[in-house]
Amino acid sequence: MKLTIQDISKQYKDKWAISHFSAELNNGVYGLLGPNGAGKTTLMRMLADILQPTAGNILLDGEDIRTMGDGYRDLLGYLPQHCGFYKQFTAHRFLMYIASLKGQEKKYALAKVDEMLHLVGLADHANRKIKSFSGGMRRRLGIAQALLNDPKVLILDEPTAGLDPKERIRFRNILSELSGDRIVLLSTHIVSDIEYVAKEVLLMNEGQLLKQDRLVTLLEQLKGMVWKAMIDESQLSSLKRHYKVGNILRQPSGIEVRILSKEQPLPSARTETPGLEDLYLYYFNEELAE
Ligand SMILES: Nc1ncnc2c1ncn2[C@@H]1O[C@H](COP(=O)(O)OP(=O)(O)OP(=O)(O)O)[C@@H](O)[C@H]1O
Repeated sequence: MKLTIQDISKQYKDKWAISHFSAELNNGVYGLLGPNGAGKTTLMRMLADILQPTAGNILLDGEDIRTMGDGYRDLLGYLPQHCGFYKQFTAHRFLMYIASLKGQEKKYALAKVDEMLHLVGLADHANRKIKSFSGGMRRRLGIAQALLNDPKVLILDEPTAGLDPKERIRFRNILSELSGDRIVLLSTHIVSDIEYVAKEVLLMNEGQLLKQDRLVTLLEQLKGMVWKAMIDESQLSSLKRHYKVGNILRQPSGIEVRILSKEQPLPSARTETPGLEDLYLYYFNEELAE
């Protein structure tokens, strides 16, 4: 499968939330990373065909998704940022309801709902009302409904929001369990969510695509620019004024800091292997952008 985003723009009144965004996604997991307001939700809603672009087209295997209509929705799984639930429903009833909306036969739906509840670890809670679920459980139920029709295009808007670290690991495992013949695009603020699962990362800001590449390639560019140093409290504010300072770890012997800089920031600083978190700091911080 190939999803082609062809020069799309989206205007809300006087605000261009997306401008001239083009990308091509093939089978595999893609991570969409960007700060608040970058336009991730707007982009995903257009990919889910619930919002029309002001300009541009989205094609699946060369066919415009607008002309595909229901044919596209049959292939699509979408987890919105805020998933509306019928809180009086049990998890099982909710999924059966979504399955019927997706036109599934009851016998098939019963088996599929059962499979999904197991996949997201909610099988033991199938008959509990959604109103008694935690935020993380609701998110997992949202992931289950998006997967019900075995989608070939899966759009997940902040799938791990509200999940605790254990649930996040479970989510990563779910993603890697999904077979490879589908396109998965997930947005997140949490860099570790995509660090291990994404085949490519799309970095976006202010409605535009800054970069799309394999993570290793993006990280290559930061080689020699990520430093670690031990400092004391009095050095911290001056360091922050001159450099982009990432992780700050207070230890009994001093403060361990991660610094992004083209030159060695302190004589004691040693280079570190760049990670996705460094990349995020690099692209979304104006001082460091090239
Ligand atoms: N319905 C709307 N009307 C007007 N402006 C909007 C609307 N929806 C979004 N915007 C604006 O468009 C821009 C992109 O918003 P969007 O929600 O797509 O970003 P985002 O990257 O998903 O952010 P977040 O991570 O905070 O959800 C923001 O400036 C936002 O304020």
